[in-house]
Amino acid sequence: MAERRFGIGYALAPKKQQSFIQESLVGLARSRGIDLVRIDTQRSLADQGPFDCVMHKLYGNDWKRQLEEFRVKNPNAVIIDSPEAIERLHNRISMLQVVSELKIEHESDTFGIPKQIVIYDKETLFDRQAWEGLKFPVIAKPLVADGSAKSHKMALVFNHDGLDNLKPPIVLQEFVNHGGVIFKVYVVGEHVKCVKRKSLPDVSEEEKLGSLDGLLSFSQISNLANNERTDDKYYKMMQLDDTEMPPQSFITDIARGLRQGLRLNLFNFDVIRDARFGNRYLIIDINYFPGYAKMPGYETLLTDFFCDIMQKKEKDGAENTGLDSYEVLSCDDEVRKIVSSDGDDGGDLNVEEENPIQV
Ligand SMILES: Nc1ncnc2c1ncn2[C@@H]1O[C@H](COP(=O)(O)OP(=O)(O)OP(=O)(O)O)[C@@H](O)[C@H]1O
Ligand SMILES: O=P(O)(O)O[C@H]1[C@H](OP(=O)(O)O)[C@@H](OP(=O)(O)O)[C@@H](O)[C@@H](O)[C@@H]1OP(=O)(O)O
Ligand SMILES: [Mg+2]
Ligand SMILES: [Mg+2]
Repeated sequence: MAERRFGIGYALAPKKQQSFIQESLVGLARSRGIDLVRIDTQRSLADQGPFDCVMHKLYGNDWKRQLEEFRVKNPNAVIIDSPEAIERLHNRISMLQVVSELKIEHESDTFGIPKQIVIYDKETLFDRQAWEGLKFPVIAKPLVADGSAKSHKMALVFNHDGLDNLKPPIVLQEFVNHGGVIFKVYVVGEHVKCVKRKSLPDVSEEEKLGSLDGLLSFSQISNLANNERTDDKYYKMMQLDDTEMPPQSFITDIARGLRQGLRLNLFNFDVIRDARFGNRYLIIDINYFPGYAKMPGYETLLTDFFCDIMQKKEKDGAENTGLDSYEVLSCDDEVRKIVSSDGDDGGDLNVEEENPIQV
């Protein structure tokens, strides 16, 4: 009997496709029975396939309609992930609400989000009352996080003078000193991997008192490549550090809680460790379908995940239960304990260090 193969269609923006769809990933997936097939975004999705699964990162109502049409026509296909669930990450307030709803107990460590307020107009920006409980310095972030270059434009604001340049709607988030290192936790279904990246350096008490300009603008600080370090200000902002990783089981528990709460399979979240406490972690950002190719061994992790979907679909099909079209694979399902090709148990947290910016 011919081997049962599994077709996954992917719909990605050109830049994303270029970084994510590497031959190393396509080849490994193929060797394990999975064919990755590009979806032509110029044609109707419902006319393409057949696909056992559709994986996507595209925006807009037209794309949502296409997915819905496809879902109706292919009720047994799995869509990774639901557009409504993804949209929750497009607003920096709703994005972090799920963190506050998580209930995770850990012996020595705690987690949360930084103090923040949302500002919709200039009037409120200069209204001291709105600011109650929030102290400078703050990071001003666009409220919308829709993947546009604009949505990544941030400013570190040291004092009231810095507020003049801000354009609401924005979120003002307390800047928390964290030793200049950020932890990026990549989630791929039930697989979790944490890496270290350079972040903004701590702000000293002297700087807090206003010796700097009122405001410092930056964008995608943890994403800069060496050849992008052209601005002197960025050099000053960076510092090297041998930071200890957060406890693996703690991070895995948060990742799994977020995955269930968000009903998403493909995302990463940024975590900083509050320098004032040492055992307090703050989640500051969650991104849908992040740059997985930057993660060492991404091919294995992603292929393991594809196999998880395939096995789940086969198993549920055999039991005649069907699959939800928008599937979040259950965390405790034994089927997913696949041992990856390098001998690692794909279900465990892998911790690796990574410093794309060397100063
Ligand atoms: N509350 C905070 N305290 C200290 N540093 C912060 C805080 N919020 C953000 N940062 C720093 O600013 C950077 C950018 O913030 P954030 O991750 O929210 O932006 P983003 O544009 O959504 O990033 P990404 O490229 O990960 O999507 C973080 O990686 C971190 O270095
Ligand atoms: O998906 P895009 O290509 O646009 O970019 C995403 C980028 O991945 P890339 O490495 O592929 O650029 C991610 O980087 P890491 O967190 O993994 O470092 C992160 O910056 C996301 O916020 C971006 O998504 P957006 O917020 O812009 O939708
Ligand atoms: Mg971020
Ligand atoms: Mg982000």
